[in-house]
Amino acid sequence: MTQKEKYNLAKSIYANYGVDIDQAIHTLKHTPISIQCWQGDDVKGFYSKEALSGGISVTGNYPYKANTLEELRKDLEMVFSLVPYQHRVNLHAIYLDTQESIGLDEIEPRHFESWVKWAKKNNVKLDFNPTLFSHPMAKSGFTLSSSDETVRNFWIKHVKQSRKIASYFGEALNTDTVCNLWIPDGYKDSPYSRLSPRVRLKESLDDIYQTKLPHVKDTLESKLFGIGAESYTTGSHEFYLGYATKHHLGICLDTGHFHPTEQVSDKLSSMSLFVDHTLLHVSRPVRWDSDHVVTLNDDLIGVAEALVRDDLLKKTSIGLDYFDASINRIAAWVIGIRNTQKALLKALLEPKELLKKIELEQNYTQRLIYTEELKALPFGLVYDYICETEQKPVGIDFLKQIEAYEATMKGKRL
Ligand SMILES: C[C@H](O)[C@H](O)[C@@H](O)C(=O)CO
Ligand SMILES: [Mn+2]
Repeated sequence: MTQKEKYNLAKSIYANYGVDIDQAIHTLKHTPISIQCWQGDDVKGFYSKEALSGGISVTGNYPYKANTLEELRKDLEMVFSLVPYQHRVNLHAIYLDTQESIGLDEIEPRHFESWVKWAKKNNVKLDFNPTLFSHPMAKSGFTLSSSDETVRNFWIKHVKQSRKIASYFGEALNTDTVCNLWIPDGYKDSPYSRLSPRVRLKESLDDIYQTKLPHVKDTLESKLFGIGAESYTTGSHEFYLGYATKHHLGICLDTGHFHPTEQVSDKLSSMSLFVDHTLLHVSRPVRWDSDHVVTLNDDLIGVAEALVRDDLLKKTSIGLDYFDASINRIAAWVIGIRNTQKALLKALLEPKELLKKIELEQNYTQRLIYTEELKALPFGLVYDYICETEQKPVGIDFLKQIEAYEATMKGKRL
């Protein structure tokens, strides 16, 4: 059977449920995923030789990570060739391109010009993140909520400069660039005052966000705990949710940043009523915020369902956030992107209007029968067909291409 014949079969099965496959494909095509550049080099960046810090950790020692900007860009281009549709690339400040010896508080748009040139050439948009970790000024475990004014001011300046870079990206690439702020601040042991660092963080944010910048969507990312900051995190979910709501900023929900039994999928609808914009950091926590490669599990499917069923895609940016150094890094990227697309497609292929009607009529027997039956419908055949029509490898064929690419690195990369 050809891919087209398999697709036609799937189309007739979905038609029985009144699903418009073409509409689903159209929506998927226009739902870009922001690809985390830091998966390519274990969050090392090109700013300094500092070890990764800030309570995050990369495990694994698979060879061939990207050691230069050129290698990282080449790897990303390889990723683009293996996934359907146009996506975005998410940069951290430490991925700047300069020979100058500058402080992180002195970064400017010109240090990222080559990224814009590259993005134009590859027809991708860029997102941005200030980097408040892996730096001597973050050694105390505190940045924007530090009790040391010099430290606070240094990081305030860094985030302000970062927002200017995001604005430059947005204007140059004709998009709204998401500028996401995550800070590692927290205590290993229980603090005496839980309020004081939060007051300082609030004051830092008041300074940073006093001016709105064009082409920028600012988001704030909370966290439950980090390694070495197990007892207290200044930037908790409640803190940022309150701040973002009051100041019309966006929120970033990292799927690894909550209690293991908390469902991020259930937060999206509530937040959509009060928060202007949501960024998702799609990750896979295994017992802790371990940042494993995203698989097509119930959590991911739940997030996609929450976005599609309640029309939240337009208010949401989808980014990936994991860093796995135990397998081929390009495969790690591709697996996560394809799984995120599959979860979205699966949700887009549901008979939405019918299910809404059934629910309004309070026919919960029908609702359960339909939602269970839908789980076994052939969304994978539709995804394969998309890959074929977009001239991307179908099914596991991308493995051969990754292996061939990896073979070219032998003897050239560590
Ligand atoms: C490198 C990322 O910005 C970082 O992972 C952050 O988003 C995070 O999730 C920290 O746990
Ligand atoms: Mn994150």
